Amino acid sequence: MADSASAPIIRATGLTKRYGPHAVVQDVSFALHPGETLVLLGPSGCGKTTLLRLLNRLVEPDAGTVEINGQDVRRQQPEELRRGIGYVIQQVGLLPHYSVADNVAVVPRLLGHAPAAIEARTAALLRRLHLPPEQYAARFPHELSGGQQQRVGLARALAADPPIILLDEPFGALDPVTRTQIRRDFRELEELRDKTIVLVTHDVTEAFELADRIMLLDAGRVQQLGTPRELLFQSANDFVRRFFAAERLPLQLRTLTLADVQPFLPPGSQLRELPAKLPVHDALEQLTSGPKRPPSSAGVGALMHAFEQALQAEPV
Ligand SMILES: Nc1ncnc2c1ncn2[C@@H]1O[C@H](COP(=O)(O)OP(=O)(O)OP(=O)(O)O)[C@@H](O)[C@H]1O
Repeated sequence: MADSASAPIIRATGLTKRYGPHAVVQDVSFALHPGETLVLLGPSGCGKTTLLRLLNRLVEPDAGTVEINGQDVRRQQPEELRRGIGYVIQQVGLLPHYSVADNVAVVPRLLGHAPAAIEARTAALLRRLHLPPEQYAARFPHELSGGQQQRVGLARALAADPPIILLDEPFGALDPVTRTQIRRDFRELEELRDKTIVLVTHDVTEAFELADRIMLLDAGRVQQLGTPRELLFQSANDFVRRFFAAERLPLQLRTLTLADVQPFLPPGSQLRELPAKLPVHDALEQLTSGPKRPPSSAGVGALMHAFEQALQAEPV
């Protein structure tokens, strides 16, 4: 979670990038506080990847600045800068002739960490990512599934414990079931808890599940920057409204929580016993299939009724 009282860890000001006559990123500014997760969302070609790569100098801007911890990134050597910023891409980019353990250890070795510490950290990370090191550490990337390779990519980005992680469609190549699972693991990963994360996706559900704030882009311009709730219920313009129109109901179910619907629940409802910050979507899942399933299914009707009323109370 973000600590908004602290100084921004990343500040972008007036970032612009042109390729030929086209400005693919246009005058983008934002500030991220330590621990915040920003999701860059938008249609294909809107400039998400370019914006992400401007942050670690894989792309240089035509105008504007990026500051990390108050320091202009142009004052740092790109290689040095990148060692302090984890980077995960959809194509994973594992080194094919390195074992899983050696892939994970690349940056800590460059940084001169002690071999025993590297070994312990690698094993711990693989274990956390459901890749028991006894079984996977010595394998080569081609001996892994796509989802396993993406987990190794994530372990590699976390290995040197950088405070900032940039992720470009990290779950892009996966089937929907694996994608949902890996996303759940990702949310629960302790190693990511204090990180400042910028994640690119074109998947609206993914954005709503993972973001503290979402930046919705179109043709290189910021259409809206805000919390998932603000984008959904206080859309800045028609583009934003249209972008979420097709998935409005599932997004509302993910955005409103039991705390929002509580005033509209019947007195004594068992739903009051569930955590108040649980999204309505997750509460419904628990009512219909979860391990903590209450004895009565009448809860579904009461929950949907309360959800409907809570929606009407939201500003649109
Ligand atoms: N090196 C480059 N040279 C010329 N044009 C480029 C270059 N890199 C990106 N572009 C163009 O810039 C625009 C934005 O590309 P970018 O990859 O940032 O978009 P994106 O939102 O990440 O797209 P996607 O979701 O399809 O990956 C596109 O029109 C792309 O063709």
